[in-house]
Order: sequence, then C-alpha cells, then structure tokens
Amino acid sequence: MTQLTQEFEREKTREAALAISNLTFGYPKQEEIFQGLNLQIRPGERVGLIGPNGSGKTTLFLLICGILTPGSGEIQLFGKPVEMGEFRPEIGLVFQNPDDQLFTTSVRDDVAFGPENMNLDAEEVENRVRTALSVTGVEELIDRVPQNLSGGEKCMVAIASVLAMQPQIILYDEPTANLDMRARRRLIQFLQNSQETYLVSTHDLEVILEVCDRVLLLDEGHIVADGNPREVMGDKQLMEAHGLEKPHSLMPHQE
Ligand SMILES: Nc1ncnc2c1ncn2[C@@H]1O[C@H](COP(=O)(O)OP(=O)(O)OP(=O)(O)O)[C@@H](O)[C@H]1O
Repeated sequence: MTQLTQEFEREKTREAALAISNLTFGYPKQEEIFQGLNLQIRPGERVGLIGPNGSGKTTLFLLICGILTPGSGEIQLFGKPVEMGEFRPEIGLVFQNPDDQLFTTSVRDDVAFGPENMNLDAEEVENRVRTALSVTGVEELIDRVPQNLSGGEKCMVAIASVLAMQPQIILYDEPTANLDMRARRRLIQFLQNSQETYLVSTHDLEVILEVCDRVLLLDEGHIVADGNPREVMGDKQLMEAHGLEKPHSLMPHQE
C-alpha cells in the first residue's frame, strides 16, 4: 500500500460511523467465527445484515457494542476504538428478544434507564422518555408493566429505550421476529422515517428491501456480498449458495 493510499484509508476510518479492521473472534473452545473481517459504514447508511443461521450476525453486533472482545483487530465508532464494557451512548443495540431489554416494573423506568446512566438531570430524562415513546408511537404505554405488554408493544418499547439515549447508530437484531403483520408494518414505517444510521440483522428479507440502501451477506464469518439490496438479494444463485432464497417480491412475475 502506498503512503497516499494508507492516508486515504485512515481518513475513511476516521469519517466512518463504524469501521472494523482485521477482526478475529471465536467463542472459547470453538473454531474462530471471524478471521480478518473488514467493514466500513458511513454516517446515514441503512444497512441490512443477512446470512444463514449461525453465520455470526448476532456475534458481530455484540462485538460492535463491546459486549464481546475481539481476538484481534479493531472496531471504531466515529473514529474512537470500542473498548469492552465501556458505555458508549452513541451506539444502541435492540436485542432480538425484548425481554432481554426490559427489566424494570414500568415502561417509564425502562426507557429512563439509559438516560439516567448518562447522568442527565431529571427534566432531561423525562423529556427523552416522552420523546422516545412518542417517536415509537407507544406514549400511552408509559405507566404499564413491560412484562404484561404484547410482543409488538414490547418491541416498540425496547426500541424507545434505546432511542432515549439518542444514539447515532443503532443495531437491530431480528426486529420483526414475533411481530404480526400490523406491528411489522408499523416497524417498517418507523425505520423508514428514522434519522439514525442503522444495521438491521434479519431473515425477513422483504424488510431489507423496504428499509435498507445497502445489504451485507455474511456466511461463515465472511462478508460474501456487499451492495444494493435488490442486486444482491435478486441474485438467485448467490442467495442459494449461502442457504438463502431470493425474496418473492424480486421474482420475475412480481417485478
Ligand atoms: N455464547 C456462545 N457460546 C458459544 N458459541 C456461541 C455462543 N453464541 C453463539 N455461538 C455460536 O456462534 C455461531 C454464530 O452464532 P450467532 O448467534 O452469531 O449467529 P447468527 O448469524 O446471529 O444466527 P441466527 O441467524 O440463527 O440468529 C454459531 O455457531 C453459534 O452456535
């Protein structure tokens, strides 16, 4: 690499919302999942993450958030390295199962938890709780017990609890799993109007077509395709080679 190319690469990493270089990771006593993964996401990008079961999507999210530590390599958020266990309010993770995110006895307390940990004053915390619940369309649930909510309601409250920290980048892990058609449609509309940079990991490929401008296909820890969702997911051979199906809406009779 020439000096100029190196400087160009460094500049790109500094400007990226997320920059992953040479990432390796394996769970203890298991084969490595990632063996030198590289990825950059620019501010404002809406990226889908697809791949067969066990391809490493959730693991990648946990690494990006500093919940797991890489074997080697580096992950940077907005030019600053991620350190394991460090609280980084600029990133939010919406867990696949909302029950992992909601653990207090009121929706208000769950949504307030993040902002309170950012040492904001009470008025600002209340403002953030109200705004996050309003953006996700579930303001009326503020005094409810999270455990008694429906799956769709829990999902939106879990998203609100992340939005209350006003992250600049959000990772959504299987956000439409367990949602009925109406709740799924509401989530799609929410994502379409959302202002943050985001990554959505999902097996619901139609969602990617509706809410993402870029898609990554992950298999056995490698990004095997990276590009426009219609082009990548419209490639039947590529999709089938990695245990996936071309989405119905991209079938010839649907176009
Ligand atoms: N805590 C853990 N300890 C050991 N192995 C794990 C752990 N979590 C995940 N794995 C393994 O790591 C691999 C990647 O799992 P991961 O959950 O990241 O995949 P995924 O792409 O999110 O899968 P899915 O689409 O099924 O949700 C799998 O082989 C899985 O069995």
